[in-house]
Parts: sequence; structure tokens; C-alpha cells
Amino acid sequence: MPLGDKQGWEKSESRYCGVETEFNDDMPSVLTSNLSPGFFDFVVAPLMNPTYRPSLVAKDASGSSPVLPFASSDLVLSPSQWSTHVVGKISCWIDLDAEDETLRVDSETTLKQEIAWASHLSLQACLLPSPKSTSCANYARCVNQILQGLHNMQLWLRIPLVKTDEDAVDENSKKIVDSWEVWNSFRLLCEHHSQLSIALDIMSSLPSITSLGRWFGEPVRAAMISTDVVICGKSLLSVPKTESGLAPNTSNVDNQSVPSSFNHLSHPLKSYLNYIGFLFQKMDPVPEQELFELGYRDFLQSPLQPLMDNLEAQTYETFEKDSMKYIQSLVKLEGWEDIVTIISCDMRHWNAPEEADILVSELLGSFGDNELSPECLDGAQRFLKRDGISIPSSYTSFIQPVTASKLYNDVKSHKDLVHFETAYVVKLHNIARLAPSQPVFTFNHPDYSAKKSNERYKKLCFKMPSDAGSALVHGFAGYFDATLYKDVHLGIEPSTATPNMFSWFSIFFPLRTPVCIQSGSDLEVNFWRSSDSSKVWYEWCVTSPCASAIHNSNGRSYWVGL
Ligand SMILES: C[S@@+](CC[C@H](N)C(=O)[O-])C[C@H]1O[C@@H](n2cnc3c(N)ncnc32)[C@H](O)[C@@H]1O
Repeated sequence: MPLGDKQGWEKSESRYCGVETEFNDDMPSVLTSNLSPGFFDFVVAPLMNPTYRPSLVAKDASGSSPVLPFASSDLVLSPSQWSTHVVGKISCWIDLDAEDETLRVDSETTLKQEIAWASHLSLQACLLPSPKSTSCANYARCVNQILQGLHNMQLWLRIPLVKTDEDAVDENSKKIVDSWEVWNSFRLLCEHHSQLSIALDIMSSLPSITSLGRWFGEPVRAAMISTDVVICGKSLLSVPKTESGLAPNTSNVDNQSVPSSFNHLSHPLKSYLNYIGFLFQKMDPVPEQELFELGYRDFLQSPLQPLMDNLEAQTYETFEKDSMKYIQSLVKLEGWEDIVTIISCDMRHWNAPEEADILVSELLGSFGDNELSPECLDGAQRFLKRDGISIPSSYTSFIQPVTASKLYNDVKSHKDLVHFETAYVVKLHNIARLAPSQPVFTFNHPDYSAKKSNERYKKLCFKMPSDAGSALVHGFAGYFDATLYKDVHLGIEPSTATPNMFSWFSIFFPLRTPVCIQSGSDLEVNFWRSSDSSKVWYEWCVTSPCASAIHNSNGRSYWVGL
């Protein structure tokens, strides 16, 4: 039963619990003993006999190897059973970067055979063994070849959740000190392929919280929890939230350590399963507002252009459901029908019959000025009394570097430059925020300064935390904060965000080539706001630790019409 099956949980929030099994060519009984009602949702099972080695298969008189029955028949389960109940576990002995050539060649042959067999069975995913060391180019090359021809199946690369202190690094050793580095080099070698994801092996000691945070922006599909991280009868393990699965590793089960009170249970791991279920159920249910937003998570949208385009009535209806926004800028409408006159025209060209005391506007985009509030209010401040006030009185945009592999892959899937040079409105979810956000552009209203310009340039320097380990920056999350009047503010910058507001999702500025940044080092970023007679646009680039291309030069890919 999915862990999320309880009242108040959305189906999409469900997590499934699988169990890692030994090789057994009697698959129906593997399923019966592990997936009976109330037990696990799926098995992670070897598909081939682990003793099989291609080089040991006796050649026949013609010199070719006969095909051996090293796997069970595909007919023992129905296609839907294979695809919903079995994740294929690729043989652990394979080592494609071994010094020994026979082992290396056997490994490549076996990996390809096992994946081909799993594809034939229509499995949803296969678990690939962890790279044996940080040097894993041949393994990545072979997986990359497989990925080129793979239809729907996901490959979960098993990665131990390990990061030892920087001081402990031995330059000459190939030992894994930060497993994120292994994952990063593997996925770079495979060009960020969207079917390559991660199964994180949770060990008994966890790395620092800051370094754990990096995984939230990575394609983590499963957490493997070994039974030896569980201390029976005491307070137990913490279970990080993952994208779609929790797969306890049973390979190290020590039945002696299971308390006698568990012996009557019909599955030796039932108590572990119950405990993970208990931890999961203890989590707060998704708040109502988040439920409404679930379908938007990590879904890229083009920003609205309310100055250039007329918005649909449906869009306004959605705006008006946001009670927090309307309480913060609230006008009592009752009885105003006789004293309010609606004039339908562009505020930049309207001639007011008299000057106003207050100018109230709502022209803000996710990045503050990106719906051209500065240009519109410049036009409208002509009809504000010299001592009149504008609500909002100012607004500031913010950015922060993020790991966002899902968003990056979605942008990349368009296979063109335009999509990499566009800012997107998006409900950020599967991301890691790598450093606190910093202010970018501020606009004040009214603004009577003589040399007024709405063009801006800002250089920002983000310092990466020293204990986080390296990270990959896929782009920048953007936000705004507006001062409506005096100390009343409204905004979406995470540290000061107005609660329970859904009118504005964040904005995302992608990078064409993700930038790898070492812990403790500086990330220097440049943002420009430029304009000509018909449009406003942003340009952005990274200048340290390496120079990226300047994105969206002259607004060639993305602009907002005046
Ligand atoms: C984000 S909507 C806000 C609508 C409404 N005031 C609210 O708060 O729900 C911005 C509105 O400003 C209008 N708008 C944008 N630029 C304008 C301009 N230069 N003159 C007049 N209206 C403009 C758009 O048509 C749009 O209806």
C-alpha cells in the first residue's frame, strides 16, 4: 500500500516502498512473499543469475557461446506485473572500469544483456550498481550508449550518500569522499540524460545538512534504506523525502537483531516497513493551498505580458481567488458603485481631469518589474499630486543560484537557443537553493529624479557555504518584494514571503551550460535590464568561477513588449 494512502494526502504525494531481494528464478513466489496486501509495493530483483560470466560460458565447436538459461522466463509474470511490481537490479559484480580486461569486457556484455532483457520485460526502471570509484568513464560511456536507444525505462544509478570532510581527502586515492562528485561526473559524461536518475543509498551516518540540501535539486527517484541503519526498539532513522520511492535494502538483514516480538509477523521486514510508514504518516499533510499548486510544480510557464496583451477573464478570476493579496491592498468596495468611474485606456497616455492623492496599481510580475510596472507608472505619475503617494511605493527583484536538473532538462528538451534565453514562471519544487537570495533591481514610485532611467546593471557575488561540497548551478530562481506603503510589504522572496499567497510563482533564468561551483568559492553573476523603443529585456551571465555566454543579447530570444 503506498505510504501516502491516508486522508489529506494527495495521490501524487504517495511514496512507494519496495524491497531488495536475492536472485530467485521463481519470480511468482518472490512477488507472493513480498507483495501480499499490507507488504511492499514492488521488488528490486536481480534479473540474471549472479554466477553468470560471459567469458566462462563454454564455447561450442563453432566457437560461439550457446545461450544459457541464466534468467527466468518472461512468461512467468504478466507484462503488467513485470512493469508495476519489478525494478530490475543489474548485477553488482560488474565493473566497467576494472584494470582486468576480462572483467571489464564481461561487465560490458552483461550490462547490455541485462538492460536489453529488462526492456523486453517493459520494466519501469533498473537499478545500476554504484560506480566502484570516482573514475568511471567507461561505465558512463556504456550507460550513455544504452540511454541513446532506451524507450521509456529509467536507469537509477545507485549512489551511496557519503561526504567525508575535505581534510580527509587523499589526493592519490580513488576512494569516494563526496559521492555527489561521482554522480556529477557520471551525468555530465551522459549529457544530463533525462532517463538517468539516482537511487540514494542512505548510510548509518549522514553528511552535513548543508551538503544534503544539494540532492533536493537532483533527480533522486529512490532512497535505499539498509536495515542496519535502523536501531530496533529505539528512536529510529530519518527518512528523506524522495521523488517516487523508498526502497529498503534487505541484503544485510541480520535476523538475530530483529526483536523476538516481531517473529510472529509474516514478513521479516514488516516492522521496518511499518516504521517507515509511521514516519511518513507523521509528516504534516500538504496544506490546502499547496494541494491547489501540486499540478504546477516544476512546470515551466511563459510570463504574462499584461501591458502588451489583454488577459483572459479566467486569468483575472484566478488572481481574485488570492485572498491574501487582496487583504494586503484592500479597498472596501461596498457602496462605491456611484463614486468609481472606470476608464479603459493606457495609463501612459490618459489625461486626468485632476491630480490624484493616491495612485494604486498592481502591475507586478514574479520578478517585480518584469511586467513593466516602472514604464507604466512613469507614465501615470503625471496625474499624481506632487505630495501624492504611490501604492506600491517600491519593489525589488531578487535572485539566487539553484540546482534544478528537472527544469534544466525541460528547457534542454526544446533543443534550441531561444528556450535557454527565456525566463519562466514556475512553482519551484525539485530544486536546491545554493545560497541566500540577493537584491537585483529596485524601483521607487513616484520618482522625480532628473536622470531617471529604467535600465539597470547589477553584479552579484554569491559565496557558497564551505561545508556543502561542490554543486551544479542550472540557473537562477527569481523573486520580488514590494513595499506597498510604509512598513506594509507583499512579496515572494522566500525569507520574507507573504504567507498563503499563490498569485505569483517564482521566475527561473536558465543557464545554457550549467556551472560547477566548489564549496566555499564565489559565484559572480551579472544581470542587466535593457530597453529600446518597443521592448524591455534582461541579459544575464556568470563571470566566475568561469565565464558563461551572455544570455539573451539584445533581447533576441525573450523580451517584454512596451
Ligand atoms: C496583474 S493585472 C492586475 C489586475 C487587478 N488590478 C488585480 O489586482 O487583480 C495588471 C492589469 O493592469 C493592466 N495594465 C497593464 N499596463 C497598463 C497600462 N499601461 N495602462 C492601463 N492598464 C494597464 C492590465 O491590462 C491588467 O489588467
